[in-house]
Amino acid sequence: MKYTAKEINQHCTHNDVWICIEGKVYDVTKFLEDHPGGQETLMDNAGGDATSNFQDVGHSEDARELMKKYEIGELEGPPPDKYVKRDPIVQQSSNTQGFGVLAIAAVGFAAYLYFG
Ligand code: HEM
Repeated sequence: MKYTAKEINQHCTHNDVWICIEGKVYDVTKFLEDHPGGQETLMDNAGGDATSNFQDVGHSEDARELMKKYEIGELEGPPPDKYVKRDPIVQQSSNTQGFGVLAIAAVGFAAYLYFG
C-alpha cells in the first residue's frame, strides 16, 4: 500500500498511531507500550515524519529488524510534516480558545459595567 502525507496525518491519536520513517509507513499503535524509548517519543511523532528523530537516536539493528513487523506500506509524494497536532493538543487549544472567548466577554462586560 502507498499512503500520502495527508493520510498519515490522520493517524495521530493514542489508539491509532502511524509514523513515517525513511519513506516507509509504520503502524505503531500496538508497539507504543513496548517501545524501549517510551510511548511519548512515538506519540510526539504520531502522524508525522520521524525520519530525523529516529536516526538521531541511533537505533540498533535489532530495532530496525523489529520495525519490519509494524510496516504497513510506503509513502507516496512528499513526506508529512515532522510534527502533527494530536488529539490532546487539539482539544487543549480548543478549550483554551473557548476560555479565551469567555475571558474576553467577561472583560468586556466588566468594562461595560465600569465605564457604562
Ligand atoms: C517503528 C519504529 C520504532 C521502533 C521499532 C523502535 C525500536 C526501538 C528499540 C528496539 C529501542 C531500544 C534501543 C535499540 O535497540 O536501539 C528503542 C529506543 C529508543 N527509541 Fe525507538 N523505535 C521506533 C521509533 C522511534 C521514534 C520515531 C523515536 C523518536 C524519537 C524513537 C526514540 C527512541 C528513544 C529515545 C529510545 C531510547 C534510547 C535509549 O534510551 O538509549 N524511536 N527504540
